[in-house]
Parts: sequence; structure tokens; C-alpha cells
Amino acid sequence: MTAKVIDGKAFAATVREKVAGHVARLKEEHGITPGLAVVLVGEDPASQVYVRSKGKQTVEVGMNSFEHKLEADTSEADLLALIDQLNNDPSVHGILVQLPLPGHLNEDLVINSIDPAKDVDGFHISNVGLLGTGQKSMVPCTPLGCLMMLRDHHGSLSGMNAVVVGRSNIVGKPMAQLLLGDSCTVTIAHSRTKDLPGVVRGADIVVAAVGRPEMVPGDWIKPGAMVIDVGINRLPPEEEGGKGRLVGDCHYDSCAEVAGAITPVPGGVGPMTIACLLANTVTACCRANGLAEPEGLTA
Ligand SMILES: Nc1nc2c(c(=O)[nH]1)N[C@@H](CN(C=O)c1ccc(C(=O)N[C@@H](CCC(=O)O)C(=O)O)cc1)CN2
Repeated sequence: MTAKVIDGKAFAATVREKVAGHVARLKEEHGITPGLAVVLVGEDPASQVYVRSKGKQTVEVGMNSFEHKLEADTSEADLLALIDQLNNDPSVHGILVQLPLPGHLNEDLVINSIDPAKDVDGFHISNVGLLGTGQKSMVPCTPLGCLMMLRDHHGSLSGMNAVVVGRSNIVGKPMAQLLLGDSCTVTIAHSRTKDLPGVVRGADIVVAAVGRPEMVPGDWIKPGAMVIDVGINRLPPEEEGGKGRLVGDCHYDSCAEVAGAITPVPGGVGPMTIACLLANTVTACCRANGLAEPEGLTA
């Protein structure tokens, strides 16, 4: 079998189109322009790229983008004061603090200082609790993007065996909650899982989010399974020449021989993360204004 390659770039473009349509309606019918504030602390090169991309795409779909770039040595008090200001700004419907933060800042404290209604990353403890109890919440962007791709490929996920490899708060845990919400039988596997190959071999859906380059080989994959590769790992330049090739957590060539469908790296899950951030911002804006939420853009 050769897997169908899920084109995350093309899928993300369709999500952005839907978002742009909702934004246009919000402007025309209600005179409201959704606004997204992105806070970057420090000069991490990858974060700078992601933040630039978020700002650009926010403007492209017709929303207002507010970028706040702070020095790497910004104090926690100053960062919290900025978040408080954004929480109280009615033109800001979504707030995001780009991660990782410099080591002197307490990530949990910072995230939990964001108004949960404006927490378009879905990382606030209130949103984590709401998602975990099956209530309406803001849903973390990367797992939301994975869910959209899974639903698009399979239709109903009900009764499928799903294995999430990785237990991070940002991807693994919320991904498992979303799959459970779609009536999958869910296993969260990790580095200490006994017989990890055997566990993965039982899965109709494999979501790999461990951050280890090419850890999942094709012979762990059940024939016809759908493989969602969340990993973005850059191989050392000396091995590849130049900048170093980007690979996922799955060994692409061998997995693609066995799987029914697979997301590539790059061009799979990554582009969906920012598209879902835009979707969450429209959702937050609609909720804040007591308007119907856009269909197909939330979990
Ligand atoms: N506050 C947040 N911080 C971080 C998040 C997040 O969702 N919220 N996720 C990641 C970074 N990230 C967005 O912020 C992100 C990562 C990757 C991509 C992407 O499109 N990747 C491309 C490849 C990019 C490359 O060439 O390096 C792909 O996979 O095709 C988008 C967004 C951590 N921080």
C-alpha cells in the first residue's frame, strides 16, 4: 500500500478561506473586526518566524493583528501588566504568548493570567479543564488541526483505535481528549510505554508527537492506518549539508509504504496550527459578542 499524502498546506488554505468569509460577515453585518494580539519575548529565531507568519496571516484574512515584541530580559511583572492590558482591551479578541518563554519567566503563571475567553491557544487551565470534561472551550491549535484532517479523511472516527505517542500538555493530552470526544478508543503512549511497537501496531490512527526524529518506523504501523506526524525536527546540518533537513517523529518513507494516509513534514500538521489559531480567534470574537459560532472551525 502507498499512503495518501495529506496536504496540510492546501487544507490550511481552505480553513483560512472559511475564516476570511466569517471575518467579512462579522464586519459587514456587525461592524466588528476580530483582533489577535501576539506577544513574543526574546529573539528565539524559530519563534520570530512563527510570530511573523501569524501576524501576516491574521491580516490576510482581514483581522487586526497586534504584535508585542519584548526584550529577552523582560520582567514577569511587566509581561503580566501587558497581558492585563490586552485582557481589558475590547478590540483584542485573542491573546497568544509565543512559547517557549525565556527561562526566568513562569510559563504556567503567564498563560493562566490570560483571560480564558481570549486564550486562543487553549492552554489556560480553565480551557484545559473544560476540554477534559467535554465542555465548550478554546481548543489548542495543533490538536484541533489534526482532528480536522482526521475527520476530513475518515468522516466519523467513532470506534477507531487511536494511539497518541507523546504526553505533552500542548499536543498529546489535548489530542487524546479530542479523539475521546469523537468516540475513539484512546491510548496515550510515551517513552516508558512497554512494548511501544505493539501498542502502535494496534492503532487505526497514530498521532506522533514525541519530538524524536523519525522514531516511529513503518513496521510499527498497521496496514491502512492514518498517521498524523506532529514532530518538526531539524537534522544536524553536518549530516545533510546546508541547513539540515526537517523530519517528523515518523520515518516517512517506511510509514508511507504501509499507512493508508500520512501527513508529511514539512507541509502537514504545521500549517494547520496557524490556520486553527485564526479559526480560534474568530470563534473567540463570536463568543465575546454573543454571536453564532462559525461551523466547522471548532471541535
Ligand atoms: N503559543 C504557542 N507557542 C507555540 C505553539 C503554539 O501553538 N502556541 N506551537 C509551536 C510553534 N508554532 C506556532 O506557534 C508553529 C510550528 C510550526 C509551524 C509550521 O508551519 N511548520 C512548518 C515547517 C516550518 C519550518 O520550515 O521550520 C511545517 O511543518 O510545514 C507553524 C507554527 C511552538 N510554540
